[in-house]
Amino acid sequence: MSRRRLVLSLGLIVLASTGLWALWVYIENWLPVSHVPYYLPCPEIFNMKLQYKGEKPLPPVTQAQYPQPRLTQHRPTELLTLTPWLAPIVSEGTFDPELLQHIYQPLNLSIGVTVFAVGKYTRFVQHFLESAEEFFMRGFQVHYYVFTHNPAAIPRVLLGPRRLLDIIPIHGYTHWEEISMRRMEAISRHIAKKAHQEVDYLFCLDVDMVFHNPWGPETLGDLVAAIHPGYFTVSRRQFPYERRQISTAFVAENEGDFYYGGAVFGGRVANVYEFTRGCHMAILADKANGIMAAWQEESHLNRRLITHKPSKVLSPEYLWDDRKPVPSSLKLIRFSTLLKDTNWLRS
Ligand SMILES: CC(=O)N[C@H]1[C@@H](OP(=O)(O)OP(=O)(O)OC[C@H]2O[C@@H](n3ccc(=O)[nH]c3=O)[C@H](O)[C@@H]2O)O[C@H](CO)[C@H](O)[C@@H]1O
Ligand SMILES: [Mn+2]
Repeated sequence: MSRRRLVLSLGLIVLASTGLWALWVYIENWLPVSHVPYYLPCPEIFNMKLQYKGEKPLPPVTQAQYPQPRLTQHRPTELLTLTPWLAPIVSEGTFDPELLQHIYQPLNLSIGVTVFAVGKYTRFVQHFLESAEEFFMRGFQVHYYVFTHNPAAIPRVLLGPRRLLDIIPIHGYTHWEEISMRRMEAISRHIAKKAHQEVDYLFCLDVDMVFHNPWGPETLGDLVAAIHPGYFTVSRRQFPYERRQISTAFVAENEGDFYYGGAVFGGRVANVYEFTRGCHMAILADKANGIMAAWQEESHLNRRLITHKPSKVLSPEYLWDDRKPVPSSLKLIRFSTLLKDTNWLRS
């Protein structure tokens, strides 16, 4: 009798625990599931908003005593790839174009280009734009800004998809030096008025030039300058800087990194704004003192780039001169000055 009871109570216990287990499984299915492992001590770190101290802009560089970096420092056939302040020097072989395209394409960037065509220089626009359509920032949204005294003289060039062109009427000065120098003023004004809302990056280029090979996202940076084709093998003492102390573009004998060309500079639109505004102010100060720098705005650009170092430097592949034989250190020419009759053009 007591054995039967024992079996019965055991059976009841088994039945009850099976029922309880089934009930638990059923309830558990309805409970909210947490995928965060229980051993993560504080999942709230994912929601924390950090108050950083804020970015500190670099102060202007005033240290004058350091050795000159030389582009062909190691071997005449191999270009330097980093400046002493650790900015990359871009040339063929230092980057992977496909990888960079892959990284930058999804950002949907808009790249601006300013170009000036005053007087007889309107004749260069067609060739400039056609070659830019073939080689400049392919696959990106590009916004050309053509500044001219004569909008009717600007040819209609067929542009690819996502490529725009604005013609900006400007005052045509009579002296070529004034036309060239006033670019700093016109660019900064146009950035303030419009371009800062339209483009992420802006390149400011000479119009008497042509693209021969791809110019892509490898050139994008905060502040970008190109090494002048005429002075990359010489000592800084021989750079054609402004040497008169009365000019705001004055550069002492022991100063200078590379001699940069006035025909190519650029960067993030905010940086280009500060840069062109700074150069324009220095040009105005010289004017007030009745002086014009040796190479006009190029002298001011070079002065400013000594204290405000470019974050990226383009090798002379990006600013060549068709009159020069191509040295073995340059594997290809991407952008080059056309042969031109300067006296006739500026007359
Ligand atoms: C090799 C050489 O000598 N280079 C100097 C020369 O460059 P460049 O001979 O390259 O100057 P440039 O005649 O191309 O003038 C610069 C740019 O200003 C525009 N423009 C100029 C004149 C004009 O009547 N209409 C017009 O639209 C145009 O976009 C042109 O590309 O002059 C520059 C500006 O001062 C710099 O000093 C350069 O170092
Ligand atoms: Mn030029």
